[in-house]
Amino acid sequence: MISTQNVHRTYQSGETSVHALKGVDLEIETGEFLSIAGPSGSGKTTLLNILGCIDSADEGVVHIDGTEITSIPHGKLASFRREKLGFVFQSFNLIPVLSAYENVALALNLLKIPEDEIKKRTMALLKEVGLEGMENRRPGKLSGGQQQRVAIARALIKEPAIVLADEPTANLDSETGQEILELMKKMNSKTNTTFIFSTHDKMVMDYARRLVLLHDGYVQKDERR
Ligand SMILES: Nc1ncnc2c1ncn2[C@@H]1O[C@H](COP(=O)(O)OP(=O)(O)OP(=O)(O)O)[C@@H](O)[C@H]1O
Repeated sequence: MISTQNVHRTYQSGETSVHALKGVDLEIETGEFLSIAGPSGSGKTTLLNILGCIDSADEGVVHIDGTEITSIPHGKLASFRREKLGFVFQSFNLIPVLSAYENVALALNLLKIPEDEIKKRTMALLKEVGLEGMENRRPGKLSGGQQQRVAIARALIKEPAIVLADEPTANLDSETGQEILELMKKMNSKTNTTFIFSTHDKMVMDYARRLVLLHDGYVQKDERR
């Protein structure tokens, strides 16, 4: 359902250019729980940004759910992204003045879904991610792990095909990080949403059912467990 063929990306800054991806070929099936791993600078964020339609390849082809993403007209890319993809970030990126409930429900408000359905879906999902009773708290009144739970609910509320998570545990202690990975794994099994997360942490890699190891812009290893 995702395929990349010979994906290259070079960053140009002044006189210097950095060849961040040097021909990445991947086939990712629906429902995979996949980690893109590798040392700092190996190209993980660059690849995730391309899969997330935030950035585009200079060369090569990327298909998501049968659509070649470079063929999507610029004006339609945002709605493609909204419909198909959910995002989780290392620094949670919640809206600080909104409650946990409002942060999650916001994505549905934008889709113009009836109020009672929004409430039902949001409350059920917040319960699912372990935040029952905390719906009215703002991010500042939640721990890092709880904030990441809100972010996972926010990513999943639209029932996207794919959740992309760039270093989702990097700002958490290892025990909380493991709880977040367990939650992602549970939601992956329950919903069959494809999860793709990046990390350079060995413990995080060990949770993946498939490990794609990048090194210096190449896929060095691609193993299923
Ligand atoms: N906007 C940019 N301009 C110039 N070079 C960039 C830019 N973004 C990334 N790079 C370079 O591209 C290479 C790959 O970066 P990328 O952020 O994809 O790696 P990464 O594996 O995610 O690293 P990290 O684990 O440190 O986040 C690095 O050499 C980086 O310095």
